Amino acid sequence: MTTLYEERFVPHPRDYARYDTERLREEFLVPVLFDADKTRLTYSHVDRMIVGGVMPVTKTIELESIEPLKAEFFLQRRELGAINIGGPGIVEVDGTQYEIDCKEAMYIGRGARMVKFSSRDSAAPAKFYLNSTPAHRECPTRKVGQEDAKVLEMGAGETCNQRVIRQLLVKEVVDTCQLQMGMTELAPGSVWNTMPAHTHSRRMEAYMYFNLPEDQAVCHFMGPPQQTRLIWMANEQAVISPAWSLHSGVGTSNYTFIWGMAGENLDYTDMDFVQPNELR
Ligand SMILES: O=C[C@H](O)[C@@H](O)CC(=O)C(=O)O
Ligand SMILES: [Zn+2]
Repeated sequence: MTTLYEERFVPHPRDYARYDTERLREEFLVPVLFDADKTRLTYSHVDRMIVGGVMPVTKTIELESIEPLKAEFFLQRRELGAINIGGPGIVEVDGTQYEIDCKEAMYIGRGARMVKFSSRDSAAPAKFYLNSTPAHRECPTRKVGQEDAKVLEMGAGETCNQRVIRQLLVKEVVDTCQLQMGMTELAPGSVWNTMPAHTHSRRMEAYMYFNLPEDQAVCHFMGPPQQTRLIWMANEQAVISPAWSLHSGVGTSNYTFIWGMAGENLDYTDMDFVQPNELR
C-alpha cells in the first residue's frame, strides 16, 4: 500500500474543554505528513477536509481513492490543492504534466481521474502538501505559481509578527468550489502568526508549519477565544482547526506555514477578530 489514511471525527467545544494533552493531540494534530514513496491522508469530518502529504522519492505516486470516500477515483466528488514544500516536482493530471517547484501550487478540479506525483531528483524529493474538500462542480485544473499569488504584508517587528501572506488558491486567483489555500512566511525575528487572532465560524481551517529548524517548535493555540489550549508542534506537522476554534501560533524561531480553509464562503476577509488582551 502506498496510501495510509486515518479518519477523525468532529469534537464538540464543550467536550474539548475537558481533553488532556494526549487527547488534544489525538483529535487535532496531524503528526506525520511526509513518508518516502507514500501518500499519507487524514480524513477529518470537520467540513470533510482531507489533509495529507505525498513524498515521491524513487517512484511516481498515484493519488488513490480511500475506502471512506466510496468513490471510483479520489476526485470523483472532490477538489484538491497541492503545494510543494520540497525539491522540484511534477504533477500529472490526466496526461498533462505541470512542473511544480518549491512553494508553487496546483489546483486540481473535480473529475480528474488520474493524478500522479513525482520528483525531479530523488536526492531532493518534492513534498506535496495536500488539502482536499468536497466539490459541487468542476473547476479548471491549473498551476498557481508564486507570481500569481495575491500578496499581503502584515504585522510589524515591534509586535514580533511581521509576515508576508501569499494567497495562492483564493477566488481572486483561481476558481474553486470551497477550498482556499495560501502560505504565510514570518520575517526573521518575528514569531507570532495570526495575531490578533480570529475565528470564522463560516469556515474551518488547517495549518501546516514548515521551514522550522528541527530543534525548534511552534506553540499552536486553539479553542474558543475565552477558553484556549495549546499544542506544541514540530516541523512539517499540521493541525485541524474546527469552525469554533481560533488558530494562532508562536515559534521559538521564525517559520513558514500553509493554511487551507473550507466551508460556507470564499471570503478570506470574513473574520471575527479577537484582540490579545481579550484572550483567556
Ligand atoms: O483565515 C486566514 C488564516 O487564518 C491565515 O491566512 C492567517 C495568516 O496566515 C496570518 O495571519 O498569518
Ligand atoms: Zn483563519
